[in-house]
Amino acid sequence: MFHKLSIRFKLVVLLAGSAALALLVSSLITSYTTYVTESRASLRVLQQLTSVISENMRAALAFHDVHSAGNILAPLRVDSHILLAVVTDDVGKVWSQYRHPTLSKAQGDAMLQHVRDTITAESQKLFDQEATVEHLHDDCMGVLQTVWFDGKPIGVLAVISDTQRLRTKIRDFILVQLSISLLTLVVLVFLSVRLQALFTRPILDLVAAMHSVAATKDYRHALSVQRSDEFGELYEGFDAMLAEVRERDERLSKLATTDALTGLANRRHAMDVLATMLARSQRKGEPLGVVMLDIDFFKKVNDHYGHPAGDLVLQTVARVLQDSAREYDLVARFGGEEFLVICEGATVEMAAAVAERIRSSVQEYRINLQGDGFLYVTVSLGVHARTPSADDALEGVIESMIKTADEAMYRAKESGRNRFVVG
Ligand SMILES: Nc1nc2c(ncn2[C@@H]2O[C@H](COP(=O)(O)OP(=O)(O)OP(=O)(O)O)[C@@H](O)[C@H]2O)c(=O)[nH]1
Repeated sequence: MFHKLSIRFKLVVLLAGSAALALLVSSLITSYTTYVTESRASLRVLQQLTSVISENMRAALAFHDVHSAGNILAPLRVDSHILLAVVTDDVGKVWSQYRHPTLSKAQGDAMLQHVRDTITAESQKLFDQEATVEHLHDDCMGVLQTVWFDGKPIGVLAVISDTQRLRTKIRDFILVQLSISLLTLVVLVFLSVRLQALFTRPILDLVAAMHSVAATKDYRHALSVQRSDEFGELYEGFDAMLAEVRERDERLSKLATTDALTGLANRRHAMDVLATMLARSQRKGEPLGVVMLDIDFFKKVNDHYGHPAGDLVLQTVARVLQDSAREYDLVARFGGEEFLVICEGATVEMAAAVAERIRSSVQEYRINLQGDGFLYVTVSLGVHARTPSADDALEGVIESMIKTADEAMYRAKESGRNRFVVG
């Protein structure tokens, strides 16, 4: 499933997903540390309040002045979050207390009981170590502090407050945090959609280039992109691969169309070119000439000088043919010591002129046998030209033209060689 998704989509999901995860973790950590800090701060405020009240309470408690104790606790009503403030003597008997008006009797009694239990449980801490006791629950928090007189504990003051203020603060903080995170996430998703192109564009370009090369089989279009990162290496590798395939392609096509000994077009390529040129001639209504030629007494060259010398003669004649033919004529080795020259747009006179130029050039050319002296050879040629009519079947025309030129060439042989005959 995952590998079916596009790379663009995967990258956006990866970038946005990582950002969302990072935001979530950082929000959780910040929320937790804020909760811890705010809880400590709230307890510290309650502790300071308890400390002040216990200071004021000392005389009232020392002189068992219940009325004064009540007066000291009474102002607590201005703070709507204080639920219960209670002063007990050192054995837990209640001297005076303040209860928030909204607190039910049952709730107040339960809290009072909790205070008594805490005094019993934490008596060592309260009376021996002179420490305060703090408690934090979900919906309330409390501080218990010993009241001292003359170095002796004479009672305990407990102040219990709700955690409404703390909870509101934390909730507001989380809301702000959540809004910032959401906003950041939206921005990050937007940026991811934009930034993914930095990574996906080069890959997609490569994929497009690969498809285009595969479809057109045209290996010439290198990407030629200058980059110094890994994508640059990928482009370079792709271009190098294309160049290699192109080179191999050209080598193969040359091998398929060229005669290895002479470097001329081979018979198959010559037939292909003849078909193309003939189709063009037919379309344009123009003539096409062919000259078929064969080296005279070539067997004797082989027999007398050996096969390598015969090869040299073939190569030399090929060069002379190439030089004597017109620039746009195709010269091909048709087989053995037989050659074909295709002259596009040539009338029989023009083809005959080409044949005569070839004949005299070959005749005059002194072939250096490289150590075996020098040699002159001649060629016999058959010339034929025609303008194919629109309803001619090209395959038949090709065959007939080659046959006619070939027959003319044999007539040239029969009539004494070193000449051309028009067929
Ligand atoms: N050295 C060499 N000889 C070849 C090659 N291909 C064909 N031949 C030779 O060409 C000779 C052709 O001889 P023939 O067909 O008898 O014709 P010819 O001796 O040229 O006589 P005419 O054509 O009648 O003038 C044969 O000896 C072949 O072995 C080649 O690639 N290299």
